Amino acid sequence: MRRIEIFDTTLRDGEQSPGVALNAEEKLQIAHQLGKLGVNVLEAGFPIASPGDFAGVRRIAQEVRNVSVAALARANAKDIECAWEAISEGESPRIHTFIATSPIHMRYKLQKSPEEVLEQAVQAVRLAKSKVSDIEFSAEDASRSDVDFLAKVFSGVIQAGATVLNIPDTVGYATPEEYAAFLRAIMEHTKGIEKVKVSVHCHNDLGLAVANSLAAVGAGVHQLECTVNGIGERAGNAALEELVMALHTRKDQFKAETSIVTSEIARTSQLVSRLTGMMIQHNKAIVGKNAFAHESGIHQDGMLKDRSTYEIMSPSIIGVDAESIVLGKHSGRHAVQQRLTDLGLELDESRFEELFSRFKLLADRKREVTTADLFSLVEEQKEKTDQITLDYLQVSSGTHLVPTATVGLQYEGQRLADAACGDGPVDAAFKAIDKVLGTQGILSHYSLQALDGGEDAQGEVTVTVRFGENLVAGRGVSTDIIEASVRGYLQAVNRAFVRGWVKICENNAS
Ligand SMILES: CC(=O)SCCNC(=O)CCNC(=O)[C@H](O)C(C)(C)COP(=O)(O)OP(=O)(O)OC[C@H]1O[C@@H](n2cnc3c(N)ncnc32)[C@H](O)[C@@H]1OP(=O)(O)O
Ligand SMILES: CC(C)C(=O)C(=O)O
Repeated sequence: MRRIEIFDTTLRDGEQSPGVALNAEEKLQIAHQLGKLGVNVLEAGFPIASPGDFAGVRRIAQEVRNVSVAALARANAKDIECAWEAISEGESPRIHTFIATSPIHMRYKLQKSPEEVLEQAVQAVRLAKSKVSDIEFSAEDASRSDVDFLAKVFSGVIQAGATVLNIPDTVGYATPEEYAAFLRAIMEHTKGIEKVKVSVHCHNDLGLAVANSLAAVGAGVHQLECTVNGIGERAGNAALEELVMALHTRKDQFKAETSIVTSEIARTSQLVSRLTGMMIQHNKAIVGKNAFAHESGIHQDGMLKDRSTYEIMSPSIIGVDAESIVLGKHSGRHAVQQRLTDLGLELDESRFEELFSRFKLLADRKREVTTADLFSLVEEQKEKTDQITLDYLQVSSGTHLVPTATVGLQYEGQRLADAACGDGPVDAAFKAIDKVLGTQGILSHYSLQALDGGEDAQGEVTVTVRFGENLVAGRGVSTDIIEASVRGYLQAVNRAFVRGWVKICENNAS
């Protein structure tokens, strides 16, 4: 069996998903979970992009051990110095520098000749090598590049000290056989290729990211770049869970394995979905809600006779187990504590007591408190640092009423309130919040889903709100969907406030 390394870029390319902006704390939380998942390399961010990203990458490098932490840098001195400053305290740091090599990108975007690009790539790797030994070089838009030119660039950067060569399908244009043949040609023509690891990074514009990455395994690459839930720029990246489970389930075909702890997959997927606000489609392979659900009679009959009839992998392998203890209003501390421990959610005594009292309040409102509800209770606790909180909410709406909402908020010990009308009760409530705070949010995305099945399920609302030039996401959960919407909107306002994207005018203090 060959060992394939998993390079996770959820915190860099994944964060490039429109509407996603993780703060340093959230990045760190995901990074710790990626460590538990067993990824080999964790690309923590693009430090030059913003002070927040720099801070997030730095904290990850300082705190997350047993995994190589990479930072992205364009092929210039400023980016490379900045990336190095962010990761220098890491246990096993990697500078990842890149430049585009396709005729389209060189001509229109970089406005440089191939010779200039070659020179810039070599200089960048040389500078990075003067800082640290592990250097990854990526040829952006490699799959639309000329083979001979690309091999020349790769030969040059190997000589300059690159240890990993990445051959991305940046725009998701390749098809599996064509990509495998392209990779073989590059490997054949690159001098010194035997000294380095070869990597691929596939985008999903044609829905082929995973197929192309697996074709690359067949062509002999050593590293796969991917993101949890396949999030990322445009249609996203190759999904980590799909790659890992394809290699695992079809060892007979690929003759390759990874170091991923598969039982951490479901938990990681849930965490990334929650913190990014990017929901997982129900029929998503491996981690979708329906991935192990059997609906039709003939399938159920087959499953009852022998699970192998319709199940190619057991849900337990990705960490999804049937719950034998149902948590509800009659549950005590032991049962709740045990479930939290099973879920890897360790809380100290005071945080547990606070969570337990909110658990009881929720259990009064719904029959069963599910795993998703527990994750949500823990998340709410983290958001307790919010500076603007909901005090109360009143809405009136109906077939012959103008929807009206009154919202009371707390900010710096003051109680603020105002009322507004809107197209519907949610719109009215958002307008009331803006009126109270003097903000002007424009809702660019709103989605509502039940946290779990059942008529008493909590509603989970995810919003993306534009404040001026900036997009920010928020998420709220409640048994009342208007309250969930308001909590989601307020989370977005709080995040925008912390980043200095909105200012609060306290006109309505009481
Ligand atoms: C395929 C990928 O996913 S690559 C990663 C993409 N991710 C991101 O872009 C997210 C973070 N990006 C950012 O925050 C900003 O774009 C920054 C901070 C990196 C740069 O911001 P700005 O300096 O304002 O430049 P802007 O983004 O407008 O333009 C990019 C510039 O970088 C140049 N550039 C692009 N790629 C590279 C590269 N690999 N190496 C060197 N220069 C590059 C472009 O030619 C352009 O240069 P120009 O200003 O001389 O025309
Ligand atoms: C920076 C590189 C690896 C990239 O993200 C891409 O080519 O898609």
